[in-house]
Amino acid sequence: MARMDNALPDHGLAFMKWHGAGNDFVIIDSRGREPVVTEALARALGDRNRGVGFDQLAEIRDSDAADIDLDFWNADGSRAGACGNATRCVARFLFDVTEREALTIRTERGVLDARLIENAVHVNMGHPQTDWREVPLAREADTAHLPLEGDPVAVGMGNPHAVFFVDDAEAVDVAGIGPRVEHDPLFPERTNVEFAQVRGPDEIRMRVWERGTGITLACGSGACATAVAAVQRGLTGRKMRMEVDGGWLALDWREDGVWMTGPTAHVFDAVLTPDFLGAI
Ligand SMILES: N[C@H](CCC[C@H](N)C(=O)O)C(=O)O
Repeated sequence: MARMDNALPDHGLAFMKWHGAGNDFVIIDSRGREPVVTEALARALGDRNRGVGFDQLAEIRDSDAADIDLDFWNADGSRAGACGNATRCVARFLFDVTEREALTIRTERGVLDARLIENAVHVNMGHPQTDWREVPLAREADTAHLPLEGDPVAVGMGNPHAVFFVDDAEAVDVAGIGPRVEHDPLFPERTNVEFAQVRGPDEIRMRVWERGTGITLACGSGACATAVAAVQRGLTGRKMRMEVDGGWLALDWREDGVWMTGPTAHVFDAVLTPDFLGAI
């Protein structure tokens, strides 16, 4: 497949900036070479003052099991097992530079399908995990009703999520509650935190606190987890629109997994200088 000019670190390191419904990504295309992203690089690049800033960093790699492999890092340098909006952006990039209309993308949680249908990118984010060991939780608990104030639902989408249903999403103190839930001992790997207001059987308003990053304008795996939680609670049907701070996502929990679609934007391409890379 065609790729951008992925210059090597000695000469600077090329990257792309993409947005997926306001979720903010740096994407590095490492096909045809050894992977370059380290925890230190992710942390330096993720710092909006020292580096570039992003919600997640995604590195595209050659794959022996799918069209590409894809790895994700949070702004604090930690790894994320899933990132739905970055997966959509990477799929859009690959659809744009190839003639293809279907791709397979291997992430930490397995091989995901991406399709181009009427110029919209659809990604199957896979089956949700509802067993407490898989989320994971630190001890046995009912994932449909976690023993925490606010009665959240725990859902794994390759990464952990705690979904709170609220009357008014705008009124929630996301910056106050989010980090407390992220670090609750019930979540041994910490958790992403969603606040969902059901507006009708096919519409939800959702705000998010992301593990390792903080408040973001959207979270694709969080949108999938929220849809699953809403269906489990009998609050919506399996197909819905979700308004996040950065726009709208569409979710459809089908037999073969949770499908998601929504907007993507290629914002700019740039190169990290050898000076920046040398100082990491
Ligand atoms: N923005 C991402 C999710 C990031 C989740 C990450 N914060 C984690 O540690 O799991 C998405 O679109 O799915």
